[in-house]
Amino acid sequence: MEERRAYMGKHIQIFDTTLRDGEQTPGVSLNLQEKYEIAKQLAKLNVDIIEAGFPIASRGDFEAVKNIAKNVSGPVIAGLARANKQDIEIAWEAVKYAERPRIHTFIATSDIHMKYKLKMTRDQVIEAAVNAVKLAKRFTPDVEFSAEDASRSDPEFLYRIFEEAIKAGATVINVPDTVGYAVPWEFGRLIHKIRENVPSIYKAIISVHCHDDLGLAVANSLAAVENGAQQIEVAVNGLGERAGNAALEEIVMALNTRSDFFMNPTRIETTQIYRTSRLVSALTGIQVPPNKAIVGANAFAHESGIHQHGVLEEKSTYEIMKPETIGVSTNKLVMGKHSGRHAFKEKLKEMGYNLSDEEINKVFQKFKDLADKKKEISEKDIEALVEEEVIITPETFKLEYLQATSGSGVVASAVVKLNKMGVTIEEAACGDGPVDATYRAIERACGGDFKLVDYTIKAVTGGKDALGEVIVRVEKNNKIQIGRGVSTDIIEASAKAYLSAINKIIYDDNPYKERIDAVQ
Ligand SMILES: CC(=O)SCCNC(=O)CCNC(=O)[C@H](O)C(C)(C)COP(=O)(O)OP(=O)(O)OC[C@H]1O[C@@H](n2cnc3c(N)ncnc32)[C@H](O)[C@@H]1OP(=O)(O)O
Ligand SMILES: CC(C)C(=O)C(=O)O
Repeated sequence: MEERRAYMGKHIQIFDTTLRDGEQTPGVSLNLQEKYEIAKQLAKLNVDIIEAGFPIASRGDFEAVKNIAKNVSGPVIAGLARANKQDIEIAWEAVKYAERPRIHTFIATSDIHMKYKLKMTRDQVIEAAVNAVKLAKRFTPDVEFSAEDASRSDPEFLYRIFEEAIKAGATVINVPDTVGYAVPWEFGRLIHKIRENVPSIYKAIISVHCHDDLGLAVANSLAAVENGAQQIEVAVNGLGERAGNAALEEIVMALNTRSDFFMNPTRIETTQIYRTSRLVSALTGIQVPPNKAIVGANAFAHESGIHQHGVLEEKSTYEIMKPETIGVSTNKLVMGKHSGRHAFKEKLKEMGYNLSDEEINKVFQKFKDLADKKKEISEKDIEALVEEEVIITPETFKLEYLQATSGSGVVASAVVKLNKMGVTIEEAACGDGPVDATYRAIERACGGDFKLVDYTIKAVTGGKDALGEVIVRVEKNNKIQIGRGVSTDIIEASAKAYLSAINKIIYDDNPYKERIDAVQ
């Protein structure tokens, strides 16, 4: 209790690493535009820090971080760098455009990592850390130092390196549980001991970065908060290397819901949580499991009679959070074929979307098309339409026409017409089912060597007339892109998803893409 009182009133900083560690999720690769869309949404969510990427990793990552630093205001924009000159200089070149740039430099401190990976002695690691922090400090006052694999490091060595890093100018000291090995009591104690044994710790903020290998990332982060950590590194939907990072939504809602226990609030605009989760899922292609805490489809669903009875009498019997708090609206304003532009605009506003008139018009048109096919349009349908319209991928090929036929004892066939910058290309193919036939016809029309590596389909809502959402992964020359398509017709949704991935591949291969991005 004494511990907690000491930190009362200070807000917990949310450091979002969806665009860096989150992108390390196997199978995830985001392009410049997608990273920008996510960063803008993270700014609406009001995270304190966006770790926008690892600029040395690739030209694409460098450009994406630079673009976010230039165009996203509000949060601190951080770039990751190993403890060496080139990484730090390049990270600075990318983040320097931000209102408040941060360089985040790291080096491993566990004996295992130092001996086998870095092949450096303890003294050499301290020297590299100090030099890195000093160099970063020449560029920006905001420097974070991470001791990779801290939870498996010798604590005495950890105290020493943290003290040296703070003396060199680090303003944030990050304690990663890199391999998700710690358990909450142990991790909380480690944070407590760091506060006790690092004499200059009062000059820096203690941060934690927990991985979920044992399913303890959130519990460990909260144990750290209990012991004085003031910054938590998280990723939306718990994305990240291997089993992922502490999930932003779980950390924020644990601190928010149990504010009687955790006295430090966050500055997160919780009503943007659900939308952020949807956007990240749509762009990364990583679906949120239905039973996922906070943002899963079942998170606020009550299936059994006793629970339903309780909730009908008094919601708090079985609900510890209100769905509206995370931006899931329970408003029953029915939208359908006869709804007009005003009501639609109002609905979008009520759902928390802040779209331009041009975007509203585009989504309204799609809404009307859908209303012709579907009696009642739910908020989930509207979400799917907004995501499709607002997430822009430069389109080389547009679907103009599709006809697919199939049946038992019949060879499936498909005819597609694609529009390539004003020119119509028509192709037909047979296949093993209508989706396969459609994909073969599309491949012929696009003329590329594309390989479908993954295909998933789900219904956005229930019912026969539900929108189907298809997510595909398509590979060309060892590069994978994710495509997404929605339609009441699942063959059309499949075609749209395939084409969106192909368009991204073509865009990614385009030597002039930086100019295209600059114009957009
Ligand atoms: C715990 C984390 O999540 S850390 C972030 C991990 N993320 C990534 O690795 C994604 C991006 N990575 C990449 O694109 C590449 O690994 C790069 C560009 C960073 C480096 O690529 P390469 O130069 O080909 O090196 P490679 O990845 O094979 O090996 C890493 C090198 O960095 C060194 N290294 C690793 N961490 C650090 C560090 N924190 N500080 C200094 N050097 C380091 C390794 O010892 C190794 O050095 P060596 O080449 O002299 O043997
Ligand atoms: C770079 C550091 C913070 C990291 O990602 C880890 O240790 O997991």
